[in-house]
Amino acid sequence: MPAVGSRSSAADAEAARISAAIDEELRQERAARTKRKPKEVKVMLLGQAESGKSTLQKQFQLYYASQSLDHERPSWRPIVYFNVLKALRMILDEIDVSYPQAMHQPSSSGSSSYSPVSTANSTAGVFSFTSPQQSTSPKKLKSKDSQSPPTTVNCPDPNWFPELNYLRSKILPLVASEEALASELSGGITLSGGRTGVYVRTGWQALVTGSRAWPIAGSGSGGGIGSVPRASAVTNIVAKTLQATKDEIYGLWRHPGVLALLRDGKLRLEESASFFLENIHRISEPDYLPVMGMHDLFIVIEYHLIDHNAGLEDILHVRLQTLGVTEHSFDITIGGSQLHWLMYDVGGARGQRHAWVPFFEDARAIIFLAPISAFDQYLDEDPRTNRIDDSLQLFTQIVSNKLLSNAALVLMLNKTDLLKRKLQAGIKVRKFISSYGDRPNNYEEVSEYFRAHFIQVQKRKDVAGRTLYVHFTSMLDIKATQRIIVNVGESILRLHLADIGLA
Ligand SMILES: Nc1nc2c(ncn2[C@@H]2O[C@H](COP(=O)(O)OP(=O)(O)OP(=O)(O)O)[C@@H](O)[C@H]2O)c(=O)[nH]1
Ligand SMILES: [Mg+2]
Repeated sequence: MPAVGSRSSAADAEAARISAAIDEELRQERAARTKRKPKEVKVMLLGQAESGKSTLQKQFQLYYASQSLDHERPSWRPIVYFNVLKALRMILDEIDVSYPQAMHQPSSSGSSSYSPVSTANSTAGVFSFTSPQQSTSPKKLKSKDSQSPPTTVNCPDPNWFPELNYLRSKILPLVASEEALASELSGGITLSGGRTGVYVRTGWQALVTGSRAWPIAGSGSGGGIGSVPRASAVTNIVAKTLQATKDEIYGLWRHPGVLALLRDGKLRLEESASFFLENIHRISEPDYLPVMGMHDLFIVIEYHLIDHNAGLEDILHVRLQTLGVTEHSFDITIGGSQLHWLMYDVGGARGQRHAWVPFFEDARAIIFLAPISAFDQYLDEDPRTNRIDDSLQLFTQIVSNKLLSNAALVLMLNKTDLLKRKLQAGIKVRKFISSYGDRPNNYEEVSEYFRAHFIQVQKRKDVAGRTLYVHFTSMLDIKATQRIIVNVGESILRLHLADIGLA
C-alpha cells in the first residue's frame, strides 16, 4: 500500500533526524565532559557502616567549604533531636525488658543523685574471630577490669523502680515523636528489614529546611547564619517537649539503673548517644543550633566519651546513615591550577554496597575507612560477622578490584580515640580475635597489629601494586583530622596533576 509506505518513510526520516540530533547532543555533552574532566578529581569514601565516612566528608567540607557547613547548621538540628530520641527509646525499651518491676510501681519524683559511674561492656568473643553468640550474652567484667559500683542489674535496687517509672512516664510522649521525625527527615523512606533510622540522600538539607512552618531563632548560640531557614512543625513540637523534659532526660541518662544496664552490656547505645544526652541542657535550649568547634574532654564513663564544654562539634557526632551514594563538591586551587573536587560518600551497610560500582571507573582516589575500635562489635546487618573481619574482607575486595586499579589508595584506621578508651577500660582484644594471642593489650601494640594486617592484605591482593597511604585517625578531633586532610588532599591532587601532565 503506497500511501502507507510514504507515511512510513516520512516517519522514518523524522525518526532518523531526531536520532541524529540526540546523537549530536550526546556527542557535544561527551566532548564538554571530556574537556571538563581534567579539572575534576573524583574521590570515593568507602568502608563499612559507621566507619566514619560521612564524618570525614564533614571534615573535608569544614576545611574546603566551611561556609556551606555553616549554612547547613539549622538543618542538622532535627537530626540531633532524632539522635536524642533514638537513644531515649533504646533506654526505655531496655528498661521495659530488664526492669519489668518498674512498670508496676507508683512513680516517684525521682530524686536520686546522678553521679558519674563507670560503665563497661564486656563481651566474650574472637583475626580468628570467636563466636558472636558469646557477645550477645554479655558477662560482667572482672572486678579488676571495672570500677563499677556494687549494685548490678542482677541485683537492682528496689528504690530505682518508682524513679524509673516516673522518668519513663515523663519521657514517653517525647519518644512517641520519633517515628514522625524519622519519617520527615528521611522523606518517608524506610528500608525493609533495617533498624528504625533515618537515612540521608543528596539534597536532604532542602528536605529538612524546605519552606515549612516556623523560623528557627537565628540569634543566640547560632550566630553567623546567612539566611534563616525554617523548621517543621514536628521539629517544633519535639523542641518544646525536649525543653520541658530536659531534667528528666538527664536524670534518666545518669540514673544508676541505666548506668548498670550500660555497664552490664545489656544496653548498647550508638556511640554518639552519650555525647548528646550529656549535653541535653544545651541541646534543649529554645535557640539551639548545632555547632562545629573545638572541645576539651571532660569525663569518660568507661569508653563512652562525655563532654561538658559548651561550644561543641554536634555535627561531627551526629549519626545519620547514608543511603546510596551522595556527591559533595568543592573547588580547590593548587599550584595555580583550579580543580573541582568531587567527593562520593556512600552507604556502607552490606545492602548498600552494590550502589558503589558505577562510580568506580572514574575514581581518582579511594579513601577507605576502617574503625579499628570495632574489634568487639558485630555488623548490624549480620550479627555473626565481626566488624574488623568485615572491614578486612571489604578492603580485600577494594584493593583487588580491577575497575579501581588506577585509583590512589588511602587507608584511614579510624576511631583511635574509642580504641584507646576501650583498651584503657580493660576490654581484651584476644577475647574477640583469638589470633591476637598474648600480645600486650595496649594501644601501640593493638593499633600496629591491625595496621600490619591491612598492609598485608594490600601487598597480597593489590592488582596494581600501588603505594598505600595509611593514617591513624580520630575523626572527632578537628585539629588532627584537618592536618591529615591537607596531607591526603594534596597528595591526591598532586598525583592527579602529574597524571594529566600539569605537574
Ligand atoms: N569516637 C569516634 N566516633 C567517630 C569517629 N568517626 C566517626 N565517629 C562517629 O561514628 C558515627 C558514625 O559515623 P558516620 O560518619 O555516620 O559513619 P558512615 O561510615 O558514614 O556510616 P554509613 O553512612 O552508615 O555508611 C557518628 O556518630 C560519628 O560521630 C571517631 O574517630 N571517633
Ligand atoms: Mg554515612
